[in-house]
Parts: sequence; structure tokens; C-alpha cells
Amino acid sequence: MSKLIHVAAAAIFNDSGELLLALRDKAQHQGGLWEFPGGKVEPGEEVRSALARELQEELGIEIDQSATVPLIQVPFHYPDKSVLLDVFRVNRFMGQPYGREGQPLNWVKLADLSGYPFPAANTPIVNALQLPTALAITPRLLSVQYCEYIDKALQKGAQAVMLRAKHLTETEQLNLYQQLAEAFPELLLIWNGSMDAANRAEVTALHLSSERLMQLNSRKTYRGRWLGASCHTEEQIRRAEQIGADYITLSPVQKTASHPEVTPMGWAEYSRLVRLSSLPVYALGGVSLADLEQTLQAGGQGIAAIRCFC
Ligand SMILES: Nc1nc2c([nH]c(=O)n2[C@@H]2O[C@H](COP(=O)(O)OP(=O)(O)OP(=O)(O)O)[C@@H](O)[C@H]2O)c(=O)[nH]1
Ligand SMILES: [Mg+2]
Repeated sequence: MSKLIHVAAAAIFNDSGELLLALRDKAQHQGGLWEFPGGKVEPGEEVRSALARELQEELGIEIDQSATVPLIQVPFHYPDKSVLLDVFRVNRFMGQPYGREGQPLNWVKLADLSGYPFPAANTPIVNALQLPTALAITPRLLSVQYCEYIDKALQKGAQAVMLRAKHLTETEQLNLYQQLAEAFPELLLIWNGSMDAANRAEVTALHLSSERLMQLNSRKTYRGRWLGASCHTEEQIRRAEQIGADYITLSPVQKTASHPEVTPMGWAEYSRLVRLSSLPVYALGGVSLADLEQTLQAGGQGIAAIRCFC
């Protein structure tokens, strides 16, 4: 396999929360498609310096490094070359961006990103931008208690909720899912269950256990939008990438009260696996909102937790 070309790229946001895209020239690799501005890291160059240099060269802006946060690293193999896209979220910059190389630019709302044709390597970047950073996983409750639980979790900072209710029958879980989806129409509500049942019930966000993940070879039969999976090992991460999952949770990062007998992987191993994975990776297991900053700095997607949102 050819050597990975290290590329620094930026998801640049303006004060209205819009994102800057540039159109790649027809003559370039992956030409005619939209990109996150950036370019190749030179030998011996720091990736953040490369990012600042490329954005100055391509857009004429100066980025504020203190408001520049790692978003995701995507290793990707095209038939003709292999790239490692090292993507940062740039929340502040100086100057008015313009296409210094004549490339057209567009400020785009996050919800409209899916309408833009991107190079294939960009799929996980778009997912990372559209997925939240704080995911609450429901504890074991009575069916009537879930509405109140979600209200409280949202107040505490959760931005999405995974309904994990294995103590209920599948039919009960799906009925509950529909009720909650109606009660919280704006919420990303993920069901932890099986693909067949999710398709039958038209669930649009599904999370697979690691066991279910390892039984799948492709997501092709899935009719929903979001597909996530629980991973604990490198092999499971590989399978999640292979089937085309949109995100994974990786656990246990730290010791948890629910599984005291399991040895956690720790933050160093979490960071290593995040770098190795091309997907958005939530840290799970003994983590809370207090760990969010550390998770993002490690290039993770965010935190997933049960306890801290109760
Ligand atoms: N900048 C950028 N490059 C991307 C994206 N997605 C993607 O696959 N790439 C690939 O990453 C590689 C490097 O990007 P680049 O062409 O911007 O490099 P550069 O600015 O140094 O250009 P140059 O070599 O023409 O001087 C290209 O092969 C490109 O196809 C993206 O979103 N942004
Ligand atoms: Mg470039």
C-alpha cells in the first residue's frame, strides 16, 4: 500500500454557524468535488503550522490557534493514492476568506452539507460535524419514566439520547421509541437494537451491540440514516469501518461501577485507537462531561455516558 500523504484540512465556522467549503479544480485529484480547505503537510512541518500556512495561501485568512480544535483524523485509500486527512474545527479567524487560487467558496449550513458532492474520504468528516459531542445512554427505567429522564438529561447537557432498554421486550422498546420520538421531535434519538426490527419500525438511528456488529458484513440493507456500533477491540473497529458505520462508541475507557471486574483501556489506549480509526469515536465507560475537553483534544467525537446524565 502506498505511503499515507498527511493532509491538514479545516472545518471553518463563521459567527452564524455556517461552514466554509471550497470547490476543487477539475484538474486536481478528486477534482470537481467540494472540499474542506487545506493541503499537504510538508516534511518536518507541524500539522497546525501546515493548517495555518495552507489557509493563508488558499483563503488569505489567519486562524486563531486557541479556537482551533482537532475534529477527526481519516486515513483513506483511493485507488491512486492514500491520504491521512487531519481535520480541525476552526472557530475563529482573522480576515475575509476569498479563493486566492480562483476556487469558488460557499458558506453552508450544517444541515445542508449532505447536498454537496465530496471526495469519498470526507464521509466521516461530514458525520463528525453533524453528530453531537454529548450522548446520553438511558439507564434501566420503567417505561413511564423515560420522558422525564430525557428532559433531565438534556438540561444536564446531553445533545442526543440512545434508548437502551434490554429489560423490555423488543415490541415494548419500539413502542417506547416511537412515543419518545414524538415527544422530542428535534432530538437525535438512537435505538439500541437489531437492524431487522429497526427497518420494520422505520427507526432512522440505530446502534448495534458489538455482537450484532460482528454478525454483519454490510450496512446495505439498513434503511435508516444513522448507524453506530459498540466497539471494545481493534477488530471490532475494523468491522465497523468495513460495514460503513457512521460512528462508534469505544469502551470501557475508565473503570465503571456497572462493570467493576473489567480492566479499562485508559486514555492513552483510547487515543491510540481513535487515531487508528477513520470513524467518529465516542469515549464510553466511566466518563462524564468533565472529560469532554480531553476527549476532543484526543481527536474523539465526544463522550457517551449513562450515569452523568441521570
Ligand atoms: N484539502 C482537502 N483535501 C482533500 C479533502 N478530501 C480529500 O480526499 N482530499 C485529498 O487530500 C489530498 C491533498 O489535498 P490538496 O490537493 O488540497 O493539497 P495541496 O493544497 O497541498 O495542493 P497542491 O498539491 O495542488 O499544492 C488530495 O489528494 C485530495 O484529493 C478535503 O476535504 N480537503
Ligand atoms: Mg489544497
